[in-house]
Amino acid sequence: MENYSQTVPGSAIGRLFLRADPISIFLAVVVFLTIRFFWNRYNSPLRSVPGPFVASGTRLWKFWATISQHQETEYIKLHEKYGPVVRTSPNSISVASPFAAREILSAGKGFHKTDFYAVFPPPENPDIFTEVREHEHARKKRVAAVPYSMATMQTLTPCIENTIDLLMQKLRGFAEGKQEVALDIWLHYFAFDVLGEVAFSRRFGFLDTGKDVEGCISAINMNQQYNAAVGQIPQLNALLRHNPVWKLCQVLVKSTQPLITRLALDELRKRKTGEVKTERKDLLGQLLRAHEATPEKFSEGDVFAVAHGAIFAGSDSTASTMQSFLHHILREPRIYQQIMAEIDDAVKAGRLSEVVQFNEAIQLPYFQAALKEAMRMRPAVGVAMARQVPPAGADIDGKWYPGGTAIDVHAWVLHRDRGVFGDDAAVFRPERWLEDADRAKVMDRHMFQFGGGAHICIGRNLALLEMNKVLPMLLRDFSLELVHPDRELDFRTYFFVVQSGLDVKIAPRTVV
Ligand code: HEM
Repeated sequence: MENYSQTVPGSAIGRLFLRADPISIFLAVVVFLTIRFFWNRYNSPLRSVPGPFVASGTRLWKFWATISQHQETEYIKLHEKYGPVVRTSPNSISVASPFAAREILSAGKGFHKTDFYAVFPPPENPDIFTEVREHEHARKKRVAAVPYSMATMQTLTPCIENTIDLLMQKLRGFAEGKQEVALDIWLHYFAFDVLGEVAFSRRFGFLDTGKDVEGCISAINMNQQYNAAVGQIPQLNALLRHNPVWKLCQVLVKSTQPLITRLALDELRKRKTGEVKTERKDLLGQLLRAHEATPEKFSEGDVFAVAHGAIFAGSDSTASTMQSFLHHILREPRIYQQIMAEIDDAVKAGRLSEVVQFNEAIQLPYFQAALKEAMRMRPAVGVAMARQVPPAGADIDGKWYPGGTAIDVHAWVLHRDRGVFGDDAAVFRPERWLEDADRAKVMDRHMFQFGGGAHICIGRNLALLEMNKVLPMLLRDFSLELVHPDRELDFRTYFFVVQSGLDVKIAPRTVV
């Protein structure tokens, strides 16, 4: 945790305050902040670590990089300019080495989450992602691991398939009318509705209405941006979200709870009152059963927090990954044609069912390579994962750092490491995964799109299941062409990388 308690001797400043006129107060503040800045910069074991000047004395550089909505690009530029280890704030460094990152994220090494995560709501009832007390996190994750396992997720395929069916119907409508489609938006709606089905057996209605119902997705994005930016200076949260005036405004302005929370509470109530049977095999049902089996280990509050938190952690992330994949393959005809040839061959050989199964999709090596490459180039989490050095200190990338030093590991930086991914690491090239099996294993071990160690993404099975069903079906059943092949996707990092501009011409397609 960063140490903000360092103060400077202030008798001179005190005397200025005693004069109490506005100019003296202003001067006193300037003097205080300047001394504090240089104190932070030099009175630190990190003083010899290179980095932006502003970052050495305040957390403002990190805050600015995050509110710029392009923290990922700022971190990449930072490492290009200053090298593999960079000071990003008075008490934090960013490391570019995937080997070091693997060590830092590994379970049992004692690098715990920083107070960055404590800003993410709800503070009174943290879910698996927002829980910063490691023992509490481990308790919750142990129980939730079964409902989130691949075996359980496989039993939820009907929920995913219902939603795929609806997406396909909508797209068929556009394809028959030969319309252009903002595919980024439909994938976003799809990812949210899948989570509604998987978590609560209820769709939120994004696909049905073709709308961001109640502005729910936009509100989540704004919230995520707040969390990611204020998380860089968590003390600000007390002045902002936890400020009583802010809270009062929230109560006065918003008469209703957000759609997702409302729906989650409603489902929980129905299951408790017996209006809906808890035997339902959705995530909420599984978590409720876990609670009933061991209420002392997993409270009802945990059930709600974990099921509700899944929507926030799992929707934008999966949508972003699917958008990146499609954009990358559609803008390179060579890659698109190769994927299509692989899918068509599989269809002709009877290796792809009408509703594509996970086990079938993972037998498409080029498709798999392209999906992995999309997650390498554009990991869906666009901000650094933040951990702190254990109290005894640790050696990182050949240098010793004292306990409490905060470490940023940024997947966008790590995935561009040339030593691991090759000299063309900055290029989207699926072939890199197919050229040399040993090399591919090393690359795989150093991918961080799902984080790592004790905090590895618990929803990755669901995300992979969902993507491996819907993407091959989309490609098989529709011919897709970018409306603006030369345009980059417009992307912004709130916490997840939120993308727009995946406009496609869509037409029906049959494999003969
Ligand atoms: C392609 C889709 C996804 C990506 C790229 C992704 C990425 C990540 C990453 C990078 C982390 C670690 C964050 C950190 O340590 O700061 C994480 C954690 C987490 N993810 Fe995902 N995620 C995805 C889908 C999902 C889904 C579908 C769910 C739930 C249904 C989910 C739930 C979670 C939870 C609860 C955590 C916290 C885990 C912990 O701290 O133990 N994610 N995810």
